[in-house]
Amino acid sequence: MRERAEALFATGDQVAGDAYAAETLGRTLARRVAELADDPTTPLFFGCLDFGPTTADASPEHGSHAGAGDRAGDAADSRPGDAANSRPAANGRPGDAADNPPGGDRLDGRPGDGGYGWADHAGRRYHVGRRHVTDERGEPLVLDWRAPVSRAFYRASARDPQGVRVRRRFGFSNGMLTSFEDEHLDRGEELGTASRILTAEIERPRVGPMRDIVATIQPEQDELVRADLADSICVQGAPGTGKTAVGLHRAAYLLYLHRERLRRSGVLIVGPNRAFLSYIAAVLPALGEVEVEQATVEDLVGRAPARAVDVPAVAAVKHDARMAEVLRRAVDAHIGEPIEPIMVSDGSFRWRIGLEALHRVVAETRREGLPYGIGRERVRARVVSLLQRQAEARRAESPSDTWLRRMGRSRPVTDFLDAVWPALTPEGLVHALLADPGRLAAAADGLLNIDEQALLTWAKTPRTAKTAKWTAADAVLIDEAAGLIERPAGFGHVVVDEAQDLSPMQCRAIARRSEHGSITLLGDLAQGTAPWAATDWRESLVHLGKPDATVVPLTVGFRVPAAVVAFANRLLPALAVDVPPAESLRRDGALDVRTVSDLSTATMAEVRAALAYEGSIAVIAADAAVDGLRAALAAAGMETATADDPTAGARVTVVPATLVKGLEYDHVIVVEPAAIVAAEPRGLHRLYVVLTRAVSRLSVLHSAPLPAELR
Ligand SMILES: Nc1ncnc2c1ncn2[C@@H]1O[C@H](COP(=O)(O)OP(=O)(O)OP(=O)(O)O)[C@@H](O)[C@H]1O
Repeated sequence: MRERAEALFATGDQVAGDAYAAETLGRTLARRVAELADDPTTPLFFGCLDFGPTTADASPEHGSHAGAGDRAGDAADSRPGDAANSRPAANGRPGDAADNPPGGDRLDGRPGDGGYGWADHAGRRYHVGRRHVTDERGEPLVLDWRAPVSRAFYRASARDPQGVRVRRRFGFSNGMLTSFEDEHLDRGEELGTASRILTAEIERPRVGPMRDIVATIQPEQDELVRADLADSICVQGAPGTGKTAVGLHRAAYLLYLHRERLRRSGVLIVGPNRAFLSYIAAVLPALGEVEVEQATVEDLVGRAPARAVDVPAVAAVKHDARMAEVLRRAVDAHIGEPIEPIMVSDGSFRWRIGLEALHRVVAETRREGLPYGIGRERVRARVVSLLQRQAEARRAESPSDTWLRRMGRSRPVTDFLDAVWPALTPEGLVHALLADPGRLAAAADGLLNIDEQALLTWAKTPRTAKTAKWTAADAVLIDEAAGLIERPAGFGHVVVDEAQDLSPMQCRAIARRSEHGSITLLGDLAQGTAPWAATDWRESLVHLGKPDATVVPLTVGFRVPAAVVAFANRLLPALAVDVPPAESLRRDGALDVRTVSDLSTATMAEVRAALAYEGSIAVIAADAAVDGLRAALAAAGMETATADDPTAGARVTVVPATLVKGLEYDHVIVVEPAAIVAAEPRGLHRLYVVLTRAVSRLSVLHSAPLPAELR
């Protein structure tokens, strides 16, 4: 396949008719060559499925489907002879055959083989890998893990073998197959989480950025990954239960199944900060998906860069859901009543539109509830059409387009618009609101009390919106205003990670971008550290515009060893959230909690000891202590990295507690928990995040007493 693609790429310009076609073809072929490039770290396949001789033998309860020949809804199923798979399109995928599959995947997983079509696979053997591989005749050798038939690799069980006789998993290391494990599902064999290949993958020492988990996705994760594009879901999962992994694999899955649609509308991943985004950045490209936008909420709403900081009380009001209504009223207040008729001349005639007609135009447009800026143009269009009607009546012919345009831009019409529906910019609106207590009072009447209004108004008013020093919270307000004035472009699917920290107003910013698409919301209420952190997913989902999304728990932990989970869980009762407890799959791992007299010296010794093991090492401390620890490590000759560059060579990273959310390290050294707790109002939640970053070993060093909850 690679040779063929390279040969096509080399000769592509000779077959294309014109320069544009040659360029498009060249780009497609170049992408194809890049997609097929060898990845020396992964083998071509990681699994194999042997379907039983007849479905009836392998799975009696589904036998009735065997001869039914009902293949409706299986358009994207990969099977021999299936045009979608055996003669792949240039991109090697089954095109968009599965958009609107009649028997599509559903979260609730229907019984029987409806949509799976495993009856047709009887007696066949398939390898499963990261991408489709076909032989020179176009027959499939390896199926993409996302193809419908590959689902059996993740979901078949002894109880429900889905036609599979034997499932084989391959272990691999640096691209070499190192082991395999067979489950004879037809004989009732099933390893589940006892799989040694799964255990080895979970216990593998971590280095560098996050990796994909395609080879070992678990059934409950797969169900979320393969949820329908139309389904919005919210995943509540304890630390390390694979929420981030599920979100990223779902994005890859949806892009595979709905390639064309999502290429047009786009897929967005929202993460908490730069360090997190660079940690996950390589996962989707490794799965062949390079066209996914990854951003923080600040990036999304960042049309005005933050150049100032709000005090917490002010930020709290600005992030409150009531601000949406305040802004809506503030926009609405700009719409006025016509007070005089429009008189306009076209050089030959004078035209007049009376007050009553103008009132009707404004009232009708108001009723339509359009974004304000679009409403303004609608009013203009209606005024012009009234003029057009008069002109037609007088001249018995339609005026030209030029005439219509000229009238629409004429002084009297523009003056009228500026009076009753003045042009507004989002920045201008927020500036006017924060600068003018009277205007704010009118918009906030009955919503914000006097003290809250006082918090919002500027002490020293910037003269114009352009000179204002906006804060991060102002940017969210400006984004809300932009949503009231313009129609924002949206995405086909949005994955939101660490969603528990989103404020209602930030949720609304994401809702505007996913109004016509679906979302995957990932988070853990126990890890909420923002002042406005969610305590109930239902509320977040309402602000996100998806009140009916299913909330699904993930409760199996793949990262944190059981002993460390038990230690961190001592904090849970103090965190005031109702979350299902998780169970760690990891029985190994070490926890060491020690009182030390000198934190810096002890940290140094601990890092040295950790360097004797394989894997990444993180020193996590209260933000204020980070520079000192970095300097001490440097003075001792130890090279350290920062969290936003996981590809850096150094094995030791010093991470401020506020930046470590979502990240993981093999060996974690937590320095002075009491200082981490004391540094912020939701310090205990922060400490819970910090204590759950360790994959293999956690050392806790303290000179001050531990927080009471941990003792
Ligand atoms: N099915 C799996 N097979 C192998 N490894 C897995 C699996 N699921 C998750 N993991 C691994 O477990 C670790 C934790 O996963 P992930 O970061 O997605 O969890 P999370 O729920 O987002 O955690 P947090 O709440 O801390 O952000 C990662 O190293 C991930 O690769």
